[in-house]
Amino acid sequence: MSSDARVAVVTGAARGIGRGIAERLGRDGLHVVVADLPTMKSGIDETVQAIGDAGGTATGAEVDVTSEESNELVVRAAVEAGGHLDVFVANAGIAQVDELLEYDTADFEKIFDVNVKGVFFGYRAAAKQFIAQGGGGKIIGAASIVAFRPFALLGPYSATKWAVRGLTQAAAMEWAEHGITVNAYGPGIVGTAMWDLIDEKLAAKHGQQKGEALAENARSILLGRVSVPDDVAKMVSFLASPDSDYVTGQTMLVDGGIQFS
Ligand SMILES: NC(=O)C1=CN([C@@H]2O[C@H](COP(=O)(O)OP(=O)(O)OC[C@H]3O[C@@H](n4cnc5c(N)ncnc54)[C@H](O)[C@@H]3O)[C@@H](O)[C@H]2O)C=CC1
Ligand SMILES: CC(=O)C(C)=O
Repeated sequence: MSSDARVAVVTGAARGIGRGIAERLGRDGLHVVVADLPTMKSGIDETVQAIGDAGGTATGAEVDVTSEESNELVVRAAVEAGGHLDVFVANAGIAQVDELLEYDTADFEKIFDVNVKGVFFGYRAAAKQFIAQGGGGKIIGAASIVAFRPFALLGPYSATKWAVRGLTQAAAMEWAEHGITVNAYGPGIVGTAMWDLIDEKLAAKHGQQKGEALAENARSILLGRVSVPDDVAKMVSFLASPDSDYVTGQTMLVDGGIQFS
């Protein structure tokens, strides 16, 4: 790694959209800290390997985003690896499909713990480091199209993504004076393990075959295809780059035209 390389943390980077973002930032020349749960060790290693194979540099790290201390340790790992932190992508998230009347309270708390508290702790750990470094820095969070309009049976999940959108706006307001930009990305339907789970659960609820629920939801995509992680990674690459220096507080939809913002 060159000593002046920019350094990024990506949480939930062992697979899916997080892996796509980590690989893209690696190709952009950033040193990437690939962070995920300890149970995702092989996925972390695969992402680190893929970045290395493409000519970039990366370090693996374990994180549970629901712990503030764990987020702070990952930021420390980034600073140890590259001397400073430049970009923090709070990508980790979980989904749960159920009717509001059936929704288990423990599941409700879990989804808010990971998707909202996890993003809050990540944003705060990054901001503290950016301020200690003298300001500047890019904070980027995972929202969703459902931060603009809920999808059926994804009620509490949708509420977490509205919360990320709100937190992103509030953080942008509070930290602009330190030169920190805070934005979120709002994917539509991305073909990852998360949508495999959503499709399976919706199919079980509606007596559908595998893939039918996904196909039904995908009909509203103007550009005619479900997205891949790299579609989202391109937006994150922009938000992580100096090209986005005059953009803050935004949730950028990357949904193939399902929803106009
Ligand atoms: N797949 C989709 O269609 C969409 C996904 N999103 C959001 O994008 C983000 C990534 O989604 P996908 O890649 O599809 O999901 P995924 O389920 O494939 O990957 C999520 C990653 O987050 C990690 N993770 C979960 N809990 C964690 C925790 N407590 N600490 C650290 N890491 C944790 C998982 O281990 C996994 O590697 C999520 O925030 C999701 O809500 C938003 C809109 C659409
Ligand atoms: C998983 C997710 O956010 C959607 C909209 O599918």
